[in-house]
Amino acid sequence: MLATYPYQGHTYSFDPSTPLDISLPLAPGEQQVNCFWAEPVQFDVIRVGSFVGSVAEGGSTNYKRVHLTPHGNGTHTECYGHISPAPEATLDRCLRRFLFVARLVSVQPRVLANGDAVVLLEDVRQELAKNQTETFCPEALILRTLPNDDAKRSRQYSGTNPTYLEPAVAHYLVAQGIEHLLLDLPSVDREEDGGELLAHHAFWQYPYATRHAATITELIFVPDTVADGLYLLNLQVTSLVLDASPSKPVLYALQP
Ligand SMILES: N[C@@H](CC(=O)c1ccccc1NC=O)C(=O)O
Repeated sequence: MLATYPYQGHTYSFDPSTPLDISLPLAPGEQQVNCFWAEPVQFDVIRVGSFVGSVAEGGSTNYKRVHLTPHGNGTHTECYGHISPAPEATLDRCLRRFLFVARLVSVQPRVLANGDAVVLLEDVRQELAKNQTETFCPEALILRTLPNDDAKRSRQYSGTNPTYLEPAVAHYLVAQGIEHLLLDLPSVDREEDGGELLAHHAFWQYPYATRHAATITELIFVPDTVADGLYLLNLQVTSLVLDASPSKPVLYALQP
Protein backbone atom coordinates (compact mmCIF):
# COMPACT_ATOMS: atom_id res chain seq x y z
CA MET A 1 0.00 0.00 0.00
CA LEU A 2 1.53 3.30 -1.05
CA ALA A 3 0.69 6.76 0.24
CA THR A 4 1.70 9.97 -1.45
CA TYR A 5 3.45 13.06 -0.11
CA PRO A 6 3.53 16.27 -2.11
CA TYR A 7 6.74 18.32 -1.87
CA GLN A 8 8.11 21.19 -3.93
CA GLY A 9 5.95 20.39 -6.93
CA HIS A 10 6.67 16.63 -6.90
CA THR A 11 4.44 13.85 -5.66
CA TYR A 12 6.47 11.23 -3.81
CA SER A 13 5.25 7.80 -2.73
CA PHE A 14 6.08 5.90 0.43
CA ASP A 15 4.90 2.78 2.18
CA PRO A 16 3.47 3.58 5.67
CA SER A 17 3.81 -0.09 6.62
CA THR A 18 7.62 -0.10 6.33
CA PRO A 19 8.92 2.39 8.93
CA LEU A 20 12.66 2.59 9.60
CA ASP A 21 13.19 3.56 13.24
CA ILE A 22 16.47 5.46 13.68
CA SER A 23 16.07 6.13 17.41
CA LEU A 24 17.88 4.36 20.23
CA PRO A 25 15.81 2.86 23.07
CA LEU A 26 15.77 4.51 26.51
CA ALA A 27 16.31 1.46 28.69
CA PRO A 28 17.57 1.56 32.28
CA GLY A 29 21.06 0.49 33.21
CA GLU A 30 24.64 0.86 32.05
CA GLN A 31 24.27 -0.84 28.64
CA GLN A 32 22.69 2.20 27.03
CA VAL A 33 24.48 4.84 25.02
CA ASN A 34 25.57 7.69 27.30
CA CYS A 35 27.29 11.06 26.97
CA PHE A 36 28.01 14.29 28.86
CA TRP A 37 28.35 12.37 32.12
CA ALA A 38 24.61 11.71 32.41
CA GLU A 39 23.31 9.28 35.00
CA PRO A 40 21.79 6.20 33.35
CA VAL A 41 18.03 6.08 32.81
CA GLN A 42 16.30 4.80 35.91
CA PHE A 43 12.75 3.54 36.52
CA ASP A 44 11.56 3.52 40.15
CA VAL A 45 8.55 1.52 41.30
CA ILE A 46 6.11 3.90 43.02
CA ARG A 47 4.97 2.70 46.46
CA VAL A 48 2.11 4.46 48.32
CA GLY A 49 0.83 2.80 51.50
CA SER A 50 0.06 -0.80 50.55
CA PHE A 51 0.12 0.00 46.83
CA VAL A 52 3.10 -1.21 44.85
CA GLY A 53 3.44 -0.08 41.22
CA SER A 54 4.84 -3.35 39.95
CA VAL A 55 2.76 -6.26 38.67
CA ALA A 56 5.81 -8.49 39.06
CA GLU A 57 5.80 -7.63 42.77
CA GLY A 58 2.06 -8.35 43.15
CA GLY A 59 0.67 -4.89 42.37
CA SER A 60 -2.40 -4.36 40.18
CA THR A 61 -0.57 -2.15 37.70
CA ASN A 62 2.87 -1.05 36.70
CA TYR A 63 3.33 2.55 37.88
CA LYS A 64 6.86 3.89 37.72
CA ARG A 65 8.76 7.12 37.94
CA VAL A 66 11.25 7.82 35.16
CA HIS A 67 14.61 9.54 35.66
CA LEU A 68 16.21 10.58 32.42
CA THR A 69 18.56 13.18 31.00
CA PRO A 70 17.48 14.06 27.46
CA HIS A 71 20.90 15.35 26.29
CA GLY A 72 22.79 12.44 27.77
CA ASN A 73 20.74 9.24 27.64
CA GLY A 74 19.76 8.56 24.04
CA THR A 75 18.14 9.92 20.91
CA HIS A 76 16.93 13.44 21.61
CA THR A 77 15.85 16.56 19.75
CA GLU A 78 16.75 20.05 20.87
CA CYS A 79 15.87 23.61 19.88
CA TYR A 80 17.71 26.92 20.31
CA GLY A 81 16.62 26.82 23.96
CA HIS A 82 19.68 24.60 24.49
CA ILE A 83 21.84 27.73 24.28
CA SER A 84 19.36 30.48 25.21
CA PRO A 85 18.13 31.75 28.58
CA ALA A 86 14.70 32.62 27.13
CA PRO A 87 11.93 30.78 29.04
CA GLU A 88 9.86 30.52 25.84
CA ALA A 89 12.68 28.69 24.02
CA THR A 90 11.18 25.24 24.52
CA LEU A 91 11.03 22.42 21.99
CA ASP A 92 7.24 22.06 22.24
CA ARG A 93 6.94 25.63 20.92
CA CYS A 94 9.68 25.33 18.30
CA LEU A 95 8.76 22.04 16.66
CA ARG A 96 5.24 22.36 15.29
CA ARG A 97 5.42 20.05 12.27
CA PHE A 98 6.43 16.41 12.37
CA LEU A 99 6.81 15.30 8.73
CA PHE A 100 9.78 16.43 6.66
CA VAL A 101 11.54 15.44 3.48
CA ALA A 102 15.00 14.31 4.54
CA ARG A 103 18.23 13.33 2.86
CA LEU A 104 20.45 10.66 4.45
CA VAL A 105 24.18 10.83 3.70
CA SER A 106 27.15 8.94 5.12
CA VAL A 107 30.38 10.79 5.89
CA GLN A 108 33.80 9.75 7.07
CA PRO A 109 35.18 12.09 9.77
CA ARG A 110 38.82 13.20 9.42
CA VAL A 111 41.38 13.17 12.20
CA LEU A 112 42.93 16.62 12.64
CA ALA A 113 46.48 17.38 13.76
CA ASN A 114 45.30 17.80 17.37
CA GLY A 115 43.77 14.29 17.32
CA ASP A 116 40.14 15.45 17.09
CA ALA A 117 37.86 13.50 14.72
CA VAL A 118 35.78 16.06 12.83
CA VAL A 119 33.15 15.96 10.07
CA LEU A 120 34.44 18.47 7.53
CA LEU A 121 32.47 20.72 5.22
CA GLU A 122 34.27 19.52 2.11
CA ASP A 123 33.14 15.94 2.76
CA VAL A 124 29.54 16.90 3.52
CA ARG A 125 29.44 19.07 0.38
CA GLN A 126 30.75 16.23 -1.73
CA GLU A 127 28.11 13.84 -0.42
CA LEU A 128 25.32 16.36 -0.89
CA ALA A 129 26.46 17.07 -4.45
CA LYS A 130 25.73 13.44 -5.39
CA ASN A 131 22.30 12.99 -6.97
CA GLN A 132 21.46 16.59 -6.13
CA THR A 133 19.19 18.49 -8.47
CA GLU A 134 19.37 22.27 -8.42
CA THR A 135 15.68 22.78 -7.80
CA PHE A 136 15.28 20.29 -4.97
CA CYS A 137 15.96 21.18 -1.32
CA PRO A 138 15.29 18.72 1.50
CA GLU A 139 14.16 20.19 4.85
CA ALA A 140 16.14 17.77 6.95
CA LEU A 141 19.59 16.22 6.74
CA ILE A 142 20.57 12.97 8.42
CA LEU A 143 24.30 12.48 8.90
CA ARG A 144 25.55 8.93 9.39
CA THR A 145 29.21 8.90 10.41
CA LEU A 146 31.53 6.13 9.25
CA PRO A 147 32.45 3.58 10.38
CA ASN A 148 28.88 2.76 11.40
CA ASP A 149 29.60 0.10 14.00
CA ASP A 150 26.89 -1.39 16.20
CA ALA A 151 28.84 -0.20 19.26
CA LYS A 152 27.23 3.20 18.66
CA ARG A 153 24.13 1.77 20.33
CA SER A 154 25.87 1.43 23.69
CA ARG A 155 28.94 3.68 23.55
CA GLN A 156 29.93 5.50 26.74
CA TYR A 157 31.07 8.77 25.19
CA SER A 158 31.83 10.83 28.31
CA GLY A 159 35.42 12.02 28.45
CA THR A 160 36.30 10.46 25.07
CA ASN A 161 36.29 13.68 23.00
CA PRO A 162 33.76 12.28 20.48
CA THR A 163 33.59 13.25 16.81
CA TYR A 164 31.93 16.62 16.13
CA LEU A 165 31.18 18.94 13.20
CA GLU A 166 33.34 21.64 11.73
CA PRO A 167 31.21 24.76 12.44
CA ALA A 168 31.35 25.58 8.70
CA VAL A 169 29.12 22.53 8.14
CA ALA A 170 26.39 24.17 10.22
CA HIS A 171 26.74 27.48 8.32
CA TYR A 172 26.53 25.59 5.03
CA LEU A 173 23.41 23.65 6.03
CA VAL A 174 21.68 26.90 6.99
CA ALA A 175 22.52 28.29 3.53
CA GLN A 176 21.11 25.10 2.00
CA GLY A 177 17.80 25.60 3.83
CA ILE A 178 18.19 22.61 6.15
CA GLU A 179 15.90 23.17 9.15
CA HIS A 180 16.39 19.85 10.90
CA LEU A 181 19.74 18.17 11.39
CA LEU A 182 19.99 14.61 12.70
CA LEU A 183 23.23 12.82 13.51
CA ASP A 184 24.60 9.78 15.30
CA LEU A 185 26.99 11.75 17.52
CA PRO A 186 26.46 13.11 21.08
CA SER A 187 26.80 16.69 19.88
CA VAL A 188 27.45 18.86 16.85
CA ASP A 189 30.16 20.54 18.95
CA ARG A 190 33.31 19.42 20.73
CA GLU A 191 32.67 17.77 24.10
CA GLU A 192 34.78 20.36 25.89
CA ASP A 193 34.97 23.66 24.06
CA GLY A 194 34.84 26.17 26.91
CA GLY A 195 31.14 26.75 26.27
CA GLU A 196 31.61 28.09 22.74
CA LEU A 197 29.19 25.66 21.01
CA LEU A 198 30.06 27.19 17.65
CA ALA A 199 28.12 24.73 15.47
CA HIS A 200 25.02 25.02 17.67
CA HIS A 201 25.16 28.82 17.42
CA ALA A 202 25.73 28.65 13.67
CA PHE A 203 22.89 26.21 13.00
CA TRP A 204 20.37 28.26 14.98
CA GLN A 205 21.91 31.58 13.85
CA TYR A 206 21.62 32.46 17.52
CA PRO A 207 21.32 35.17 18.76
CA TYR A 208 21.55 37.44 15.68
CA ALA A 209 18.89 35.85 13.40
CA THR A 210 17.53 32.98 15.46
CA ARG A 211 15.94 30.13 13.51
CA HIS A 212 13.21 29.35 16.02
CA ALA A 213 11.80 26.31 14.23
CA ALA A 214 15.15 24.62 13.57
CA THR A 215 16.09 21.49 15.51
CA ILE A 216 19.09 19.26 16.09
CA THR A 217 18.61 15.56 16.85
CA GLU A 218 21.56 13.73 18.37
CA LEU A 219 22.43 10.11 19.20
CA ILE A 220 20.41 8.53 16.42
CA PHE A 221 21.51 5.22 14.94
CA VAL A 222 20.99 4.48 11.25
CA PRO A 223 21.48 0.76 10.54
CA ASP A 224 23.56 -0.20 7.50
CA THR A 225 20.44 -1.72 5.95
CA VAL A 226 19.13 1.84 5.42
CA ALA A 227 20.73 3.20 2.25
CA ASP A 228 21.75 6.80 1.67
CA GLY A 229 18.95 8.62 -0.15
CA LEU A 230 15.67 10.43 0.21
CA TYR A 231 13.19 9.73 3.02
CA LEU A 232 10.06 11.04 4.62
CA LEU A 233 11.03 11.77 8.22
CA ASN A 234 8.47 11.56 11.00
CA LEU A 235 10.10 13.35 13.92
CA GLN A 236 8.21 12.62 17.13
CA VAL A 237 9.03 14.10 20.51
CA THR A 238 7.39 14.24 23.93
CA SER A 239 5.51 17.33 25.04
CA LEU A 240 8.05 18.19 27.75
CA VAL A 241 8.24 21.96 28.18
CA LEU A 242 12.03 22.02 27.95
CA ASP A 243 14.80 22.82 25.48
CA ALA A 244 15.04 19.16 24.53
CA SER A 245 13.07 15.93 24.50
CA PRO A 246 13.71 12.26 23.96
CA SER A 247 12.70 11.71 20.34
CA LYS A 248 11.75 9.06 17.85
CA PRO A 249 12.75 9.83 14.29
CA VAL A 250 11.23 7.33 11.87
CA LEU A 251 12.01 7.18 8.14
CA TYR A 252 9.98 6.04 5.13
CA ALA A 253 11.83 5.54 1.85
CA LEU A 254 10.53 8.01 -0.74
CA GLN A 255 10.04 6.99 -4.33
CA PRO A 256 9.82 9.66 -7.04
N1 LIG B 1 30.91 21.63 24.99
C1 LIG B 1 30.22 22.35 26.03
C2 LIG B 1 29.29 21.45 26.82
C3 LIG B 1 28.22 20.89 25.97
O1 LIG B 1 28.24 21.01 24.76
C4 LIG B 1 27.13 20.15 26.63
C5 LIG B 1 27.10 20.04 28.00
C6 LIG B 1 26.09 19.31 28.63
C7 LIG B 1 25.10 18.72 27.87
C8 LIG B 1 25.11 18.84 26.50
C9 LIG B 1 26.13 19.57 25.86
N2 LIG B 1 26.15 19.72 24.51
C10 LIG B 1 25.31 19.02 23.70
O2 LIG B 1 25.18 19.22 22.53
C11 LIG B 1 31.22 22.98 26.99
O3 LIG B 1 32.40 22.61 26.99
O4 LIG B 1 30.81 23.83 27.76
